[in-house]
Parts: sequence; structure tokens; C-alpha cells
Amino acid sequence: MLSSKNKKKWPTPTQIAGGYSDLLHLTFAEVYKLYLQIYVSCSLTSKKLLSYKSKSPFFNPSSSLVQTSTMADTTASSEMEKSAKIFVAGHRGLVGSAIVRKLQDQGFKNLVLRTHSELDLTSQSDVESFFATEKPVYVILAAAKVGGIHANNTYPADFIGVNLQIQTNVIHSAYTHGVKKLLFLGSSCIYPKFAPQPIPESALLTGPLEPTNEWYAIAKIAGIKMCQAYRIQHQWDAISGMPTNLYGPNDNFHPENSHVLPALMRRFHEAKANNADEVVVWGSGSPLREFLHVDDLADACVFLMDRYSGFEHVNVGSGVEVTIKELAELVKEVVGFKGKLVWDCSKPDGTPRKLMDNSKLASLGWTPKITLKDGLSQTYEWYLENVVQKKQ
Ligand SMILES: NC(=O)C1=CN([C@@H]2O[C@H](COP(=O)(O)OP(=O)(O)OC[C@H]3O[C@@H](n4cnc5c(N)ncnc54)[C@H](OP(=O)(O)O)[C@@H]3O)[C@@H](O)[C@H]2O)C=CC1
Ligand SMILES: C[C@H]1O[C@H](OP(=O)(O)OP(=O)(O)OC[C@H]2O[C@@H](n3cnc4c(=O)[nH]c(N)nc43)[C@H](O)[C@@H]2O)[C@@H](O)[C@@H](O)C1=O
Repeated sequence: MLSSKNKKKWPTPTQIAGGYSDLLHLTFAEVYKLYLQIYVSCSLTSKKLLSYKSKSPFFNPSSSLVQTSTMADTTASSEMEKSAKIFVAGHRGLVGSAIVRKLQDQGFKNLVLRTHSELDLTSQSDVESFFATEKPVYVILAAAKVGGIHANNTYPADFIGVNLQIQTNVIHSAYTHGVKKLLFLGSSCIYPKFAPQPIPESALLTGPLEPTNEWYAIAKIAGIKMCQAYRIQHQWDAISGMPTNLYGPNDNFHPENSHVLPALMRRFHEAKANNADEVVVWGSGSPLREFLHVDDLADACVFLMDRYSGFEHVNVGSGVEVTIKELAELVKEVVGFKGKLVWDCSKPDGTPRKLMDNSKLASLGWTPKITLKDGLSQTYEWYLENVVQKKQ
């Protein structure tokens, strides 16, 4: 509310109209009317804005609404019970499979898992009856339409549509059927193309997105906002983690639709196997990317489920970035390809740099463990055993 103290400092309408009527070549009455219109409209807007600000955690995280609604701001979290039923959505993907490994390592035995063909998460009625029947206690949402720069750029309708459907169905049904806590996973592409580096969580919605993946990014931003909205309105414990570029076992090694790291691993491997002289790499090689091994991400996801219950999403990165050229040289070395690199500049570079600011997660007590070099060697071994040998 505008205080009466502030109001008294304003000149009276008569003073204003008298002072400006000559200057503006208007009659005293015209200036007086104009002033009153501006004054009324400004004070109404201020009142509306101040009333919104006093209720909104975006403007005022310590507002009374936030204080009385325990879920809207950060609250104490408790560890997941080892016997609790946990639904890991997308358990056969890169992230979901790593989360299942991590949970099993930690002694969680009551996991509920469904393949895409057993449960299509884009079907609202199927998701609804799954939750009604299974009644999981915790949900980790790692099912999504995912792909690299080419896939994102080529299938924008799928990337926005499928992701909005999956996350809306799962988040809403999880809430409706009494799930205790849900973790939603977004991606570093939610941030503006030219965000400050390293990118803090607060950079969300501060500038235009990278065009090659804006459709996917908009869906992911909607997921974060949906979790926040359910926290505010329903005091429900939905949290969001934003992973950087990931890699590891069970990645997608498709030649066009995958992310850069698995794409290059496959291309270098096939070039080596075929004694090729050169390998084509997309773009200029100058973009910077931060890579995190998926086992580190899985560890962070379980950590967040156990220890974090906050309104704001949390970045999950490695803190280490390389240029695409450096990455290509590293993958080439790990695979043992001896030929040369050729750059295809007709392909998009995407965002020039996206290094996450990981200080929030670090301050909670989590840090990554796997170096890029070790992670690459381990992933290549996995690729040889699980993709190459299975084809033969
Ligand atoms: N990979 C990366 O570099 C990054 C990933 N992330 C996020 O992590 C999460 C997981 O990604 P990732 O593991 O890489 O993706 P994957 O493509 O490896 O796995 C996605 C999983 O979701 C399942 N899925 C897709 N659509 C449906 C559907 N309609 N119904 C049921 N299941 C479905 C897939 O099953 P199926 O294969 O059978 O279709 C698959 O198991 C996503 O939210 C993604 O945004 C964030 C940052 C980086
Ligand atoms: C995780 C994140 O991943 C996507 O964003 P991205 O980081 O741009 O993803 P990318 O791994 O596909 O490319 C990284 C860089 O690498 C270059 N590059 C070289 N050669 C190949 C190549 O052969 N394949 C691919 N894919 N890229 C190549 C490529 O030109 C680009 O400069 C989002 O769409 C979205 O999915 C998302 O959130």
C-alpha cells in the first residue's frame, strides 16, 4: 500500500495543473483532468502490484504467504524410507537407468517401473489409473522426449507437445494420488541463450532462449513452474533439478538425433573400424559445453530427494567445461581413432556457452566425483560391450 506519508509529499493537483498549463499549452482544467487520470491509474496499478508482490514468493520470498505455506519456500526434508514405493518414470533411458542403479545400490527395493509400451505417459487416463492402482510414495520423473541439437530443431512440435503432456499428467496424478514427494528434471537449456556465466538459478526467464531448443525449454520451464504452483497452492513437495549435458551408459547413440558426446563416440568408433581417414564434426567447434556423468547426476537426484525441499529449482553440473573441439579430440583419443577432424559449418552451433553455477547444490553438501576423462573411458567400454558386441 502507498503510505499516507508518501502521498503528502506529492504536489496537489491544483499546483500541478497551475504549473504546467502554460507549458503544455492546455487549459488549467485540461491539465487538471489529465493529472487526475494519471494519478488514479498509477495508484491503482501500484496498489495491485504491491498487493501481488506481498503475496508472491517471486518478489518476496519471506512474505507471509510463504511463511504460512511451509512448502512454498525451503523446508526441512527427510530421507526416503528404504521400503517406500518409488516410481522412476523413464527407467530404461540414460537418466532413469542410472537412478535405478543408484537406488538399488542404496538398498531401495520397492521400485515401480513401466516401459513406454506398458504405460504411455502422454495418456492422461492411463497415467491416472496407474497412480490410482500403484499409489507410489515417491516419484522421480526422468521420462521425456529427449534429443540433441538436430532433433530439437527438427521436431519442435514433439519436443514441446510430448513433454508438456508427460509432465502435466505425471505431476497432476502424483499430487492427486497422495505422492509424498516428486522430483522433476529439466535441463540447462531453460536459461537464456546469453545468460551470465556460470549460470545461476536466478537467470531463469531473464532473456530470450536459444532458438534450436526453445520448444523443449518452454516445456521444461512449464514443468518447473507447475511444481512451484503445486507447492504454493497445495503445499505439495514437488522439487526440480536442472542437469547440464549428460552422458554415460544407456545413452542414445543415434547418428543424427543424439547429443554430441554419444554421436561422436559412435562416429569415431565406426571410422576406426572402417579405417576411414576423417570424421565429420558439426558446427565450428567453438561452443563450450559442461558434461556430467549420469552416475553423478543419479547421485545428485537421490541427494535432492533426501535433503532438499525448496521452491527454487537446483542446478546440477560438473563445473568443468570444454569446447566441442576439445571434446572431439578427447573422444578421438579414448576411441583410438588416428584420422583427422573435418568441421561441417552448415550445422548449427547452438548456444555459445552454458556453464551452470553449481554453488547452490555445493552449499547443500553435494559435489560430483567422475572426471570427464574417466567417464569417457567407462562409457566407451560400456558402448563396446552393450552396443557393438550385441550387434555382432
Ligand atoms: N541427456 C541429457 O544430456 C540430458 C537430459 N536431461 C533430462 O533428463 C531426463 C531424462 O533424459 P534421458 O535419460 O537423457 O532421456 P532418454 O531418451 O535416454 O530416456 C527417456 C525415457 O523416457 C521414456 N519415455 C519417453 N516418452 C515416453 C512416454 N510417452 N511414455 C513413457 N515413457 C516415455 C523413454 O522410453 P522409450 O525410450 O521407450 O521411449 C525413455 O526410457 C529428461 O527429463 C531430460 O530432459 C536434462 C539435461 C541433459
Ligand atoms: C542437453 C541439451 O542438449 C541440446 O543442446 P546442445 O547442448 O546444443 O546439444 P548437442 O549435444 O546436440 O550439441 C552440442 C554441440 O555439439 C555440436 N556437435 C558437433 N558434432 C555433433 C554431432 O555429431 N551431434 C550433435 N548432436 N552435436 C554435435 C553441436 O553443433 C553443438 O554445438 C538441447 O537441444 C537440449 O536437448 C538440451 O537440453
